[in-house]
Amino acid sequence: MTQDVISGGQPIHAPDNLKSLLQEILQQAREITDGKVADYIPALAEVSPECCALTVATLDGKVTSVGDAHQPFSIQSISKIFGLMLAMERMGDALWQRVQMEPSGQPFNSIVQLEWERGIPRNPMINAGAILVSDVLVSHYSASKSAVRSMVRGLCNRDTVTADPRVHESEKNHGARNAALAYLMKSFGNIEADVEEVLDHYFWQCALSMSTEDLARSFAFLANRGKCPRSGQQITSHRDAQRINALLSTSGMYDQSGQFAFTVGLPAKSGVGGGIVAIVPDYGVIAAWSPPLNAYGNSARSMAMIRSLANQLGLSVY
Ligand SMILES: NC(=O)CC[C@H](N)C(=O)O
Repeated sequence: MTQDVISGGQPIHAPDNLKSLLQEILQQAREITDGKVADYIPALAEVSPECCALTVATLDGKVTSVGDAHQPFSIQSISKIFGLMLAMERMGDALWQRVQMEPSGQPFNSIVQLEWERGIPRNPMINAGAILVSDVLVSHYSASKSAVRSMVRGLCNRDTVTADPRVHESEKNHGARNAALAYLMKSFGNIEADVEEVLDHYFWQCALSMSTEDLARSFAFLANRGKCPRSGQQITSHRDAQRINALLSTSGMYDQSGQFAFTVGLPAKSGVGGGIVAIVPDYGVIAAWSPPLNAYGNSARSMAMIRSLANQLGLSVY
């Protein structure tokens, strides 16, 4: 028995035995031994490479999980979506004068392109772009971290979500490259607030700790034309949800975004904590986590799990 749902006009078969399919995919992913856990800060290097989780949250409210799906982990660059949502709301179209919407084709923390392009980051999904977005938040909110925290807690319906203070501190202590990006943008006049304050916000949001279940619930609005399916609240406009999904499709997986679009075909965002969220418009969200990363900084097992599930259920948006 299968239940038909509609995505982009195409019926998708959501199997009743989703849990056993996820279990099978998780087992296969555990056999992948490629990749290396992020070790640029001790707090990330200590996470077990064995951790593995897969969650699917569908728009009818069902959440199906296997593996370590309740264990919070460092969401890192997945937080770039949260920052962007608030910056889009605050600045409207003026935001796109200060950050572009083009794929970078470069590693997430690359500096070279930023100088060529006179301090205007390629997109909000690479570090330079997210630091620019952090500047917008620090400049527009008296308490930018509280604004992000309360939005995230509301989205995932868990009021204990917080940033890990140890990760936050060590990001600051090992943040020379991100500081270089921020100061370079400041030198071009594209950062308004105090650089240290901007970096503090950026590192703090990277240190948010969430599980795959939290993430799958949080981003359901992106699959539902901007509306949270649980609360019925319009989180972003339909147009902004489409725009965020477009940015995730072209830039969410850094310089592997093309390959991800080709082999999976879903808007997605990864973080160096090993998490990946993928949006299936009009269907739901897939969230995966396993710490070992490939050379692009994307989790090898999380990519494999999402690819396998999307291929088996025919979930590509293309
Ligand atoms: N890709 C990522 O998750 C990068 C986040 C990391 N904290 C950094 O700034 O380098």
